[in-house]
Amino acid sequence: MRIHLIAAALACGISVLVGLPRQDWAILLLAIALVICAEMINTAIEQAVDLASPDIHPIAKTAKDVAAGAVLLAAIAAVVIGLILLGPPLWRLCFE
Ligand SMILES: Nc1ncnc2c1ncn2[C@@H]1O[C@H](COP(=O)(O)OP(=O)(O)OP(=O)(O)O)[C@@H](O)[C@H]1O
Repeated sequence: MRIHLIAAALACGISVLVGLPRQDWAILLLAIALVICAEMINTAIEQAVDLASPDIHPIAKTAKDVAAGAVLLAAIAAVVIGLILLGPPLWRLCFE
């Protein structure tokens, strides 16, 4: 969660720097919210699984792995969205 928040703060800082348009801000904030929501749901599932099944169990493993996979998918999507929105203006700012 700490890493996600640092990445989100970095993306917001760059967005301010490059003067990101309003619609792009909305997409960026949705992507950030998606990752944070996925991380919160993952934590909730981990805690619930540990409470319900403290011992090793294949179903507990599946539940935790699927929840962690959801976070990974959301994080990859957020990185791609960040690159699409911030890549070109950042490139112009640095090299043109
Ligand atoms: N009760 C269990 N039974 C079987 N496998 C488990 C169980 N608990 C955890 N595991 C396996 O061990 C891995 C690590 O479990 P852990 O609870 O540390 O989750 P994590 O994804 O590393 O959590 P965190 O987000 O805190 O880093 C899980 O992804 C799962 O594959």
